[in-house]
Amino acid sequence: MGQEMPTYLKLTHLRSCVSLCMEHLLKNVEEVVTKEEFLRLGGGRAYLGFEPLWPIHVGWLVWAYKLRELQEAGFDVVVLVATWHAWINDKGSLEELRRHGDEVRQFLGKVAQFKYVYGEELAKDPAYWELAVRVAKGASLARVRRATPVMGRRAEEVELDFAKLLYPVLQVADIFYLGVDVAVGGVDQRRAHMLARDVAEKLGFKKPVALHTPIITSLSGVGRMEGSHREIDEVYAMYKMSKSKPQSAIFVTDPPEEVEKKVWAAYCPPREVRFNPVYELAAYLLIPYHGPLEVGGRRYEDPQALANDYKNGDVSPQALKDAVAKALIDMLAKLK
Ligand SMILES: N[C@@H](Cc1ccc(O)cc1)C(=O)O
Repeated sequence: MGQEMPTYLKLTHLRSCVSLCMEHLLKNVEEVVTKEEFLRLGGGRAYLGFEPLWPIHVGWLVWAYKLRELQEAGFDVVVLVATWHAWINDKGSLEELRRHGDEVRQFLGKVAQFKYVYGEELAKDPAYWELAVRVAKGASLARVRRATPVMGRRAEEVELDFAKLLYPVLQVADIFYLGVDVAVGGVDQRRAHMLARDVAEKLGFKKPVALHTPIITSLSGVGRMEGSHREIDEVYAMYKMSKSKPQSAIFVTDPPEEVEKKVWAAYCPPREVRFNPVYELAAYLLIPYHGPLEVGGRRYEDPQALANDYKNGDVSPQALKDAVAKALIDMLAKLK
């Protein structure tokens, strides 16, 4: 017979290239449910939704770059500008929120060209509401309650209008409506995504893989950790950088002096990397998406090496803050 096929064309070889690439996409990911399902996918539609509020803080860049990687790997990335969800969460009028969405979208255009869909487009399609009712029928009230975030508090703990309970139902309907294969979000989206997976199974819809990016802790830290009895995703939700707590966040619009001031004032306990926002900026954002970080004369290409040196005291909080402030200012300047 003819010549042996070159190795790089062999199907098995191609398969292992694809799975290598898929493995790479799991770097800087807090969790994936499930890894096997994700590796089996090899492509498809990935989506993320956000409540539009401009300006955004740098924590959003962590998922924006992950979406860019997914897109580069061949995924069809759709970003939902969740105007209705934000409205339900009392973030402003629909018109205001749409304008915020346009601003965010314009900014994200500097990271990558994603496809966008606005909440209104979904809401005007009767098929969307049909899906929403099916989802509501497929989920127990207790489960929906548990998946309802209200400013980081449990739905059981606060007075709320009924639309707030629709929020997770609509988020799940978004996933089915958009035909999502991979639902991307911070770890704080875990409950909505797990609900989507369970409802998908029950109703026979496509079951999305959940891909969760790490969350950057508030610059003011976690205080007395009043939520230590809570589940970890709730703790993340309570102590994340957030627009509603301006002192907790560095905004992409902050001028260099402001970034510097905020980093220097930030909570950064020595030898502790857990819930340390300065370390997290280095580990989840700067090293993965800006490049190696120079700290006190050493170059870190791997967040784990930095974590080790920080934990044993070889890297001081001052050295870390200095390096993070410089790199972050540089990263933001490139996104101007
Ligand atoms: N729940 C997300 C926003 C969101 C809304 C709708 C979705 O389909 C997805 C995500 C947040 O807290 O920011």
